[in-house]
Parts: sequence; C-alpha cells; structure tokens
Amino acid sequence: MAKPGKLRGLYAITDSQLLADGKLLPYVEAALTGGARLLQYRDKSTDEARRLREAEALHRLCESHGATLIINDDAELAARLGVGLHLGQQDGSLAAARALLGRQAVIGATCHAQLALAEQAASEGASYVAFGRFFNSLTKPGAPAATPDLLAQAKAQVALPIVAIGGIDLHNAAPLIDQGASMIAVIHALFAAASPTEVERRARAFSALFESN
Ligand SMILES: Cc1ncc(COP(=O)(O)OP(=O)(O)O)c(N)n1
Ligand SMILES: Cc1ncsc1CCOP(=O)(O)O
Repeated sequence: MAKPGKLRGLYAITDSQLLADGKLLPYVEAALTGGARLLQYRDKSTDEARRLREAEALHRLCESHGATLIINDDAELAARLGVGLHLGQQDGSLAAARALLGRQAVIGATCHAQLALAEQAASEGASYVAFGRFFNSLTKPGAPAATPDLLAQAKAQVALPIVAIGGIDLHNAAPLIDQGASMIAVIHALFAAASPTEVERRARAFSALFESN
C-alpha cells in the first residue's frame, strides 16, 4: 500500500497535444521541480515504441524527484516499468490490475460523480478514487459533471485518498481541497504554459495550496 502522505498534493497529467514538439520532458521536469507529487502519463496514441520510450524517461525523472509515476489505461506498460496505473470505468478490471501490479502499486480509479463507483473501486483494491470533472474542462469537455459537495460525502464514506479533476486552475482549486480532495489533478492549467519556467511557477502555486489546508 502507498505510504501515508504520498497521495497528497499536485497530480500532474501529461497531454500529448500540449506537450508535443519536445516539450514533454522539460515541462514535466518543471512540474516536478515545482512540487508535483504524482505524474500521470496519459497518451492515447498506438505507437507502442514511443510510449515505452517516453514512459521510461518519465519514470527516471519521477525517481529523481521522489515523485510517483502513474500510467493511464495500460496495465501492461505499468507492469513492465513497475509503476502505478490509473483505470477508467471502461479500462479493464481493477482487481486484475491489483493482482498484476502487486500490493505496493498506486492504482487509481475514475468514479465520475458516483459514490457507488468509489465504494466498488475501494473493494477491488484501489489506492485512490478520482471524481470530476468539477469545472469546464478544455481537455475533456464531455466528462460527467460533479459538484464540490461530493468530495465531503466521499471523504465521509470512502476510506481512500480523493482526487479532484476537471477544469481545475489556481483560482478554483482551494475549495476542492477544503471539501476533502487530497490531490488536485491538472492538465491544462499546468501545461498550457509558454515555458518550463511558467510551468514550475504554476506547480509551486498549486503545491502551496496544500500547505495552507
Ligand atoms: C486522476 C484521473 N482521474 C480521472 C481520469 C479520467 O480517466 P478515464 O475516465 O479513463 O478517461 P481518460 O483519461 O482515459 O480519457 C484520469 N485520467 N486521471
Ligand atoms: C482526464 C479527465 N477526466 C475528467 S476531466 C479530465 C481532463 C482534465 O484536464 P484539465 O485539467 O485540462 O481539465
């Protein structure tokens, strides 16, 4: 199981469009330097060789910053690297992923806006449950909408760390942490930046929100 405290803070998620043209590694390094504690490699392409190369490079970066790497969707790639995994509702069995990756692996589950999905994920061995989208998301506009009060309900009912995702930026994140989110997952508000310096500044600002909460 993940150590207490490991699953708290800024959760950065990569996006292949925002991080094209050689931006992936410098922008991720900046996010980690700025304090991101988890990094999810989210790449929907079918280029297996590139995915393996990029995931390996991200794994090295995460290790050098003491951060946790999570692979989106792909349990085989997570097993190959010995890292964590995030599964959506259509991405295969969480219990099978737990059996494949072992007790120590961080495995997260998408629960949209449904507490029942979170309870099920907990019973199947999830390490965290993710709710959202909470706001308009440029990355995934069609994701089911959730409201912040869901986080307080989840905190009372589900004994796992809670991730909030979807349209979160530096102006709307704090109330989600107040309501019970122990991680804030961000794509656009972190990586749609003009330079690595700006990514690092944003990551520091997101991370600081957890110090005052
Ligand atoms: C932390 C986190 N929460 C939710 C998601 C969404 O996962 P999913 O529903 O599988 O959708 P895709 O990301 O695969 O488009 C996530 N990736 N990370
Ligand atoms: C993957 C995902 N799942 C629900 S919303 C979302 C996108 C989050 O990206 P952004 O922070 O840009 O809204």
